Amino acid sequence: MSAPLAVPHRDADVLAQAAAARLVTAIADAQTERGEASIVLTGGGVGTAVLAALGSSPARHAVDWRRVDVWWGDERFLPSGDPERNETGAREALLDRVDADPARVHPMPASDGPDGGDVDAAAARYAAELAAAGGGNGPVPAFDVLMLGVGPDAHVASLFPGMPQLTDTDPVVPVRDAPKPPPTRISLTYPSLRSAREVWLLAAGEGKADAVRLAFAPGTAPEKAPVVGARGRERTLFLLDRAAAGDGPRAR
Ligand SMILES: O=C1O[C@H](COP(=O)(O)O)[C@@H](O)[C@H](O)[C@H]1O
Repeated sequence: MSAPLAVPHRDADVLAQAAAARLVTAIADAQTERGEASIVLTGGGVGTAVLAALGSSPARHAVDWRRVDVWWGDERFLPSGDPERNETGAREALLDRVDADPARVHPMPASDGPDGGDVDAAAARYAAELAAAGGGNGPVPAFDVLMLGVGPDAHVASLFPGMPQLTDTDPVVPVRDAPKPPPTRISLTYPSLRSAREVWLLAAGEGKADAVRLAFAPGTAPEKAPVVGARGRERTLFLLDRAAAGDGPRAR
């Protein structure tokens, strides 16, 4: 696992633009090296702003979207098209504006999907889809870039402080009673997050400064601040604005 590095930006808008540029470059590099790219999206304020920045930039045409697999790190278990679903925001901000191959866009199941309101079955279905894409090389494919928003409580994906999913080793888990609405969700677990080459943690605003401080404080337990457990195999970046960076996080 890689040690985290902090990359502060002047403000949230510059952060979104810079992360969008980083994302399109990472996709282009992956396609050059391996012929295709695999990315994992997040919801949340900054996560969606990054996708919107890319979706409205001419740079989005620099990659072949037909050769990009798109996954999600977590999802709110709501009906398809619900504005609170991370998928809905990602489609509006980016995926509807590029030539993505529908067969390579892999949203987590919705509560009106094939399993109805059965969140356990829905999580199992996503795990099976990931395993199939992994082609026998592991429970999940080798993600190139996995983005995660960071909550004010230091949660990432739908892994919340003190919740049992933090120690779960299944690749995908159902979440009930999440402290942030909606209570029912689906999330990748640490082993899946850590299988990514690069993990990018996105945070903007003063409200995230405590979470970022905890993330770089030696000895912080993942049970207290789940963000500390999200690490990339090759690189872990905290993409921050100045307000979230607080008095300046250091490499841990
Ligand atoms: O509920 C969620 O929250 C986080 C962070 O959201 P933010 O608006 O505080 O940035 C998000 O990353 C996650 O995907 C989402 O389901």
